[in-house]
Amino acid sequence: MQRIGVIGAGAWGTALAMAAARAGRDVVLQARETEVVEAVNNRHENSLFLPGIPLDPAIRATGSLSEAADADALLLVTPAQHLRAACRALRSDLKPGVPVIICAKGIEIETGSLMSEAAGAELGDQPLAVLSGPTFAAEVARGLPTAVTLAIADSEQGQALLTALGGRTFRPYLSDDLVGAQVGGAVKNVLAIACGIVHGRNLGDNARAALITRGLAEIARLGARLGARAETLMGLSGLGDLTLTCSSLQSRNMSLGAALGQGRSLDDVLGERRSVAEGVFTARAVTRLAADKGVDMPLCQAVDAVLNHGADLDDIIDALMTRPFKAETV
Ligand SMILES: NC(=O)c1ccc[n+]([C@@H]2O[C@H](COP(=O)([O-])OP(=O)(O)OC[C@H]3O[C@@H](n4cnc5c(N)ncnc54)[C@H](O)[C@@H]3O)[C@@H](O)[C@H]2O)c1
Ligand SMILES: O=P(O)(O)OC[C@H](O)CO
Repeated sequence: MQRIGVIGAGAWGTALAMAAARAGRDVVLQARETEVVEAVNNRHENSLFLPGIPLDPAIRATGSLSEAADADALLLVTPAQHLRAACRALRSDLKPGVPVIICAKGIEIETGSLMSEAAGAELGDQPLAVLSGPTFAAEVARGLPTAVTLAIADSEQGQALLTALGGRTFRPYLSDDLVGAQVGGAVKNVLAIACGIVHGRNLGDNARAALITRGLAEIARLGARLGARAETLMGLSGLGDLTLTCSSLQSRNMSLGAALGQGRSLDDVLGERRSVAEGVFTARAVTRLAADKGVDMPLCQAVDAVLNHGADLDDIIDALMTRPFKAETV
């Protein structure tokens, strides 16, 4: 696996291109924005999505999907709600047997599908993998130590991917639980918005710890219903990512929540950002999915009510805290 294609040159696609380049691979990075193609190729910087971080000059950017798809492995790094369309656009360019690694975190609003379900529906027999974990893009791009889960059914292909992408500062752990590797990464973005609200409203560290813990119970309930293994949810892609994203204002989701907690409106906050805050979409998607599957997820539901249904923040917090007392079970 010498040639790696990366679809999507936001912060995360660019950081993963750096990880692959550090591992000695030839990397082609596909960007939608011509200014990103120009900046990566000529100035070795993604000035739009990852400004101020020098990129390996060997990374080649292109606007062409088929050029990037001409690879031994393909990383799919679009925002979650655009992943299906990217798969559709790529379908005719993919060589049979080339693994497609899903790096987006989210649940599709239209269908309630996990990313692997959306990609599988569009790509048929193409082997799919999931890469997820506690990973701020800027830290990976800078070469700070990071560990992730890489889930794939075929262990031989998995081993090849570990070698192709892993290195001294980027350590992938192999799993065969694709569902488990996606549930934590999707739901933690919703919970990070809740933790941001707690931060912005000065509700204290106790409340944040309670949110993380009871949020993990929601992840565990949904994961069990979708067929995830409990140990995956306790790993890097579950507890690991939940802890990271709920503890740092580096997180776009947590910082968005903090702004809401301070009284700003969602439209206002989104209006001044170019980057994606997946939790805004996943809140809606996961609330519907949980209702469909009969899974109790009051924290995610509360975030959805605030973001997407105009609920009053203080009323929602009060409603959560005054629910009937219960046993501490998952
Ligand atoms: N940034 C991180 O630290 C990080 C880490 C791990 C996972 N992720 C996940 O990676 C995915 C991509 O996030 P990011 O941080 O690279 O994005 P970003 O916020 O840095 O950039 C936005 C991306 O969305 C793309 N985009 C905008 N409109 C689009 C459209 N209509 N169709 C297709 N693409 C469109 C842009 O081209 C750009 O690549 C998300 O699911 C995110 O949760 C991000
Ligand atoms: O900045 P966020 O909130 O999108 O989080 C980025 C990564 O998913 C953290 O693992």
